Amino acid sequence: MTNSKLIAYLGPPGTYSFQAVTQYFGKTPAGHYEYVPLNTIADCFTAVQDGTVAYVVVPFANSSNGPVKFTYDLLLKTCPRPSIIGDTKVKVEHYVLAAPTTLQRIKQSGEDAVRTVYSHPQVWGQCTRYLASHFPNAARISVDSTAYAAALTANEGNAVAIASIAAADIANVEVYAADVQDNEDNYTRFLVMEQYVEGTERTELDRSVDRELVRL
Ligand SMILES: O=C(O)C(=O)C[C@]1(C(=O)O)C=C[C@@H](O)C=C1
Repeated sequence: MTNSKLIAYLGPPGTYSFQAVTQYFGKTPAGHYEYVPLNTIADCFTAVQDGTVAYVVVPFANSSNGPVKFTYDLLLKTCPRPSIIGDTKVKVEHYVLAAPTTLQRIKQSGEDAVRTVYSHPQVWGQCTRYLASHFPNAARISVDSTAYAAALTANEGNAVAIASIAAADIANVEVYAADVQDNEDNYTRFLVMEQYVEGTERTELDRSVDRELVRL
């Protein structure tokens, strides 16, 4: 049975998915709903499909680097596919975040002091120019979300994360650089989904998403 009081998103708080969920449902959701952060996009699909949550919000496509591969794959292989009941576009402004000790090291020895850059895999293709000119030799480590990336840098002395400004506050790390995305107009479109109920007719939005999946 569906737990009608939970709305899931890719957490922890501070992700762009969190921005999307609050943009769509409000800072505090109406009707005693609660937000629940999940660790991966796959977890979001499982939770809505098995009825653990009423709704999920997942990233679908980005204006700079196109489809969010995890979501496309899951939309294609989840059977029955959840119903898409809405969508919302979030302006994605990326920041370079780091612990104060890392910033100190950069000040002393330059940007070569940064050995690792953490972020969500979808982000690399949105910040190609900045990464190539500032951290060409650092290892890029892909993790489950940008906010998790920010949290990882808190206890490291030579790592930065690419994440949102909200993630900086939550992870208690500092901003090294702002607006590092290639395009000023960088947007990600998110889908709002609920469990598919056998026999219900697919909406026009549902069908338009299917057409986009087929186009790939
Ligand atoms: O890691 C996050 O903050 C997410 O919400 C995921 C995600 C994505 O998968 O596209 C969402 C928006 C941005 O394009 C980058 C990352």
